Amino acid sequence: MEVGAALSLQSSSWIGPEKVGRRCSGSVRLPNRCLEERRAPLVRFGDSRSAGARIRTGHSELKVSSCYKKSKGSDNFHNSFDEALEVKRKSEEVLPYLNSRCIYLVGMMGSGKSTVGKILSEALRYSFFDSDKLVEQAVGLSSVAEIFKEYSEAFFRDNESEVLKDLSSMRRLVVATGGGAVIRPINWKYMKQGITVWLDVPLEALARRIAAVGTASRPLLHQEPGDPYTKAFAKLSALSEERGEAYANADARVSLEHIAAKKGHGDVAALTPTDIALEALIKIESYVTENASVLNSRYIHG
Ligand SMILES: Nc1ncnc2c1ncn2[C@@H]1O[C@H](COP(=O)(O)OP(=O)(O)OP(=O)(O)O)[C@@H](O)[C@H]1O
Ligand SMILES: O=C(O)C1=C[C@@H](O)[C@@H](O)[C@H](O)C1
Repeated sequence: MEVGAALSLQSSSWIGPEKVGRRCSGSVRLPNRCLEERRAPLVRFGDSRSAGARIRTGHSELKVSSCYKKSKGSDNFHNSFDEALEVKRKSEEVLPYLNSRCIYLVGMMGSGKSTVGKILSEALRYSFFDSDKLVEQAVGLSSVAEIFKEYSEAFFRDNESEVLKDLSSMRRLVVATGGGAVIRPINWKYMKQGITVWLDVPLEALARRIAAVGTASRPLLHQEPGDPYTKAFAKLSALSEERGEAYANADARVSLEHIAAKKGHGDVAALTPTDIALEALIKIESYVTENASVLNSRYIHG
């Protein structure tokens, strides 16, 4: 059975916090445990009807947990039953055009890739993956911050590319990518196997969100002294300057400023994750309906 087929048997699901395999990429010095894992067999599947099916690829074993756990949190994302229904309706319209292709969400740290991604995965009955979590699980450390500290940013980036490579052969996934995944051209080759969507959030809103939860889990924002908002804003501005063009490679752009203007809000803070998920579906629909031939020629996995 193909990976995509195994995943398609499952209802919308997410990756649990358990460690589900270890990975190290080829171009870095590997601890012994990682070398052993790289000899793992190509594909092995668990019983996808069970709540904890395991999907084994050449590089990592991905554990997919039951969707029922997830809905506990994501219920809070919807402001109203009507909003949730609208997202569901739009998903049903978009699904036939997607042809089981994956959705890759790109955007700066804190742009809502995980939050919006979970809503999309539930509505589309896709599985949800967070690529940062997969790298943590593959390396065997509990946070990206630890990976940066124990190894290096380059080591993290190599493993991130390997994770994206593995995911690129799968179907029916929503993937929240790491904020810096866009900087390596090879990652675009993998992500372009699916539909890439840029969550474009103003820097002030990003810095506000990140300051609210602290910068400890985000190593690139944690280096400078200062209050969390100011240091997050300063570093995000620099990163955004470097990466602006890279995010714009995405097939679809979801601008929170545009959604807020459309809905008559003065501030993007008034938008709910459901508003953003709905706009993402609208943008995905436009993209897939207008670019059917491009998509067909791009998809190499058949
Ligand atoms: N629309 C929103 N309005 C307000 N807060 C939000 C919104 N979407 C997400 N958040 C909050 O912003 C923070 C970052 O969200 P999330 O983890 O989804 O972003 P991310 O893009 O996956 O981040 P990272 O790439 O750093 O992992 C979380 O605390 C989340 O609750
Ligand atoms: O923007 C970035 O470069 C990063 C974003 C996070 O998601 C992590 O992938 C890591 O902290 C690097």
